[in-house]
Amino acid sequence: MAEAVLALRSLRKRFGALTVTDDVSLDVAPGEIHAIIGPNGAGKTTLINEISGVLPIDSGRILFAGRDVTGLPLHRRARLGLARSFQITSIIPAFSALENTALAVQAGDGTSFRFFRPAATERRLNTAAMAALDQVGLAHRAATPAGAMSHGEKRQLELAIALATQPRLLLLDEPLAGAGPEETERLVGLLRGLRGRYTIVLVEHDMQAVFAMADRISVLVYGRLIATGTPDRIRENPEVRAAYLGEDDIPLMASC
Ligand SMILES: Nc1ncnc2c1ncn2[C@@H]1O[C@H](COP(=O)(O)OP(=O)(O)OP(=O)(O)O)[C@@H](O)[C@H]1O
Repeated sequence: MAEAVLALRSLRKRFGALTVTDDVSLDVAPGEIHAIIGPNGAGKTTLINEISGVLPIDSGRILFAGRDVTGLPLHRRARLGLARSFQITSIIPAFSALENTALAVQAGDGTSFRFFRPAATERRLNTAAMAALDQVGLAHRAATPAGAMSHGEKRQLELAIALATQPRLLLLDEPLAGAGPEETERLVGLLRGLRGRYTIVLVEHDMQAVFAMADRISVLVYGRLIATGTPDRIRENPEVRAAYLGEDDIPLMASC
């Protein structure tokens, strides 16, 4: 495997008596879509929070783009290219899709927010924002106020906002949550299209979608990583199947 973009080494975290991250080690390769799955309460969101820097770990190391970022706060990790897609709440409804995305480009630049920008800056920001919108299939909606968009389009816009910062790694927590079947299909197609160009780590409950789009899947159970591998390998792993026993997900996994 090429040098990992993200390497987790023996991460541990407890909430009181509860071990939520139990000796988790994982390498994420450049350009892969890496899904983290696991039953409810397995510690998936906690792990994403640890990677992005929202939550401190008790012990272990987090290496990102060859640097030890374990002790770095969220904004420092973000500056190194670790982007987390924020929920729709971070979208400004009165701003157009283009304006929302241009703001993210500007934030990624490290330049401070200004209402009035020089024309050349404006052009540069808008060009980069249009490119990000185009990547998520929203170029034709650039002038539409975000508040007037459908739920699925807002999800696409969120993704454009995250991509606008040119991240080295994109963390997505349940990118398909709340999306209907058609929107899900569109978003899965979109994420698949980003494969190879972006490195993505995502947590998602929709097993069918995960098995359709992930290059590799890691399975977390009670904070412990029980398996990492290609969708085919994960599907046939007895320990994984046992962990999902009694849940609706198992027939889905078998039929994928
Ligand atoms: N701040 C906290 N303090 C105490 N316990 C917490 C805290 N955050 C999460 N937990 C507990 O840690 C465990 C893991 O939670 P987490 O949300 O990471 O799981 P998850 O796999 O993302 O779950 P789900 O699939 O239901 O979203 C759960 O038992 C949860 O109740």
